[in-house]
Amino acid sequence: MGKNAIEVHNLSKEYVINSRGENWAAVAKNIFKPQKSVVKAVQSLNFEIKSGEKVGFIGKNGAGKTTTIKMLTGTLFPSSGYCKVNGYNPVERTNDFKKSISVVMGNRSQLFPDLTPRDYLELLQTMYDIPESVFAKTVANLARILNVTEKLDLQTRKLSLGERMKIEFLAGVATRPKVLFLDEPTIGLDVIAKRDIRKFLVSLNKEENLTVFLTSHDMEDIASICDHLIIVDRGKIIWDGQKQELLNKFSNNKYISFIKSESFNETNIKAKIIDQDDVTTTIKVPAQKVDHVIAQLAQNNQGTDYQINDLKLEDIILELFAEEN
Ligand SMILES: Nc1ncnc2c1ncn2[C@@H]1O[C@H](COP(=O)(O)OP(=O)(O)OP(=O)(O)O)[C@@H](O)[C@H]1O
Repeated sequence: MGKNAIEVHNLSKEYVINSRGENWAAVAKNIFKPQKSVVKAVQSLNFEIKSGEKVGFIGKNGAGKTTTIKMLTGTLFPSSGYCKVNGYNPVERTNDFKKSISVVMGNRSQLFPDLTPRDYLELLQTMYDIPESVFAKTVANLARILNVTEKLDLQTRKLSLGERMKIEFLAGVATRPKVLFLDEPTIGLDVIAKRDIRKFLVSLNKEENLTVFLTSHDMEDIASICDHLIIVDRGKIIWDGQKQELLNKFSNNKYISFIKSESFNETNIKAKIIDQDDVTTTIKVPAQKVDHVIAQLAQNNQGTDYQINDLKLEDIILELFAEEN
């Protein structure tokens, strides 16, 4: 820890799109006189990430996460503002910059389907000019940890999704990047593959001080990997801080879930209802009032089978979005 791996200053990205028009007449008119509209995908972001941090970059669909990653990795020009990654300006795409980062995207493979993973890795070794013996040792070690040693010589198209993702990870870190960008890396994977990849990332971060910048809709990914969270909503940051700080901020509240009785009446519930279906209700109450609230609900014959739960990271993030709206 210490120096900044990533610095982002007033970073914005607007996409200009041609409006199609709502009916045929409008579409025809647009052919001759195109109507433009602007999507403000990322709006004046400012944040810093220290070297060796594991950052969760969280937001709903369309919040601007991929757009931000593309600007940080130099594949997209900002509309205004700038960023620095490992001290480089990404848009200059210098070789030193490219060697200092890796990107793994869950929905886009960087492997060649007809090559074996080993062929692809050899290609990387040549491109990155890494001594053969050093690279072979790194690959053997990473393949062992990820449990894919036997898969290195199979044609990539014959691998399962989970095996292919593990190879993507292996290739991503075998070149020894300082910052690893991950966009939805565990999408579609089973629980065991997810667990292996999470453990792998955490141990690599510890051993090599690798900075991890992760976007994921899977809150288990975020909870088990990240220590620093940046939460975005409609292109703007709504939270930037340590995960523990966020958990502490909401630790004064508990959720009580119960099965509704026949005499259940919503107007009798003197707490915020968080979730409800035909059978159960979940309410949020201050931690020190839990016993009192349950006693009252029971006395008024509102429900049975009371369960008390802490707010999970996912609940807290949903609350943050609700506050924002
Ligand atoms: N090439 C593009 N042209 C026009 N608009 C775009 C383009 N790429 C993204 N957008 C728009 O910019 C906004 C942010 O998109 P972005 O892909 O960055 O979101 P995201 O947070 O990664 O979403 P998701 O979680 O669904 O992947 C969205 O409104 C999207 O429709």
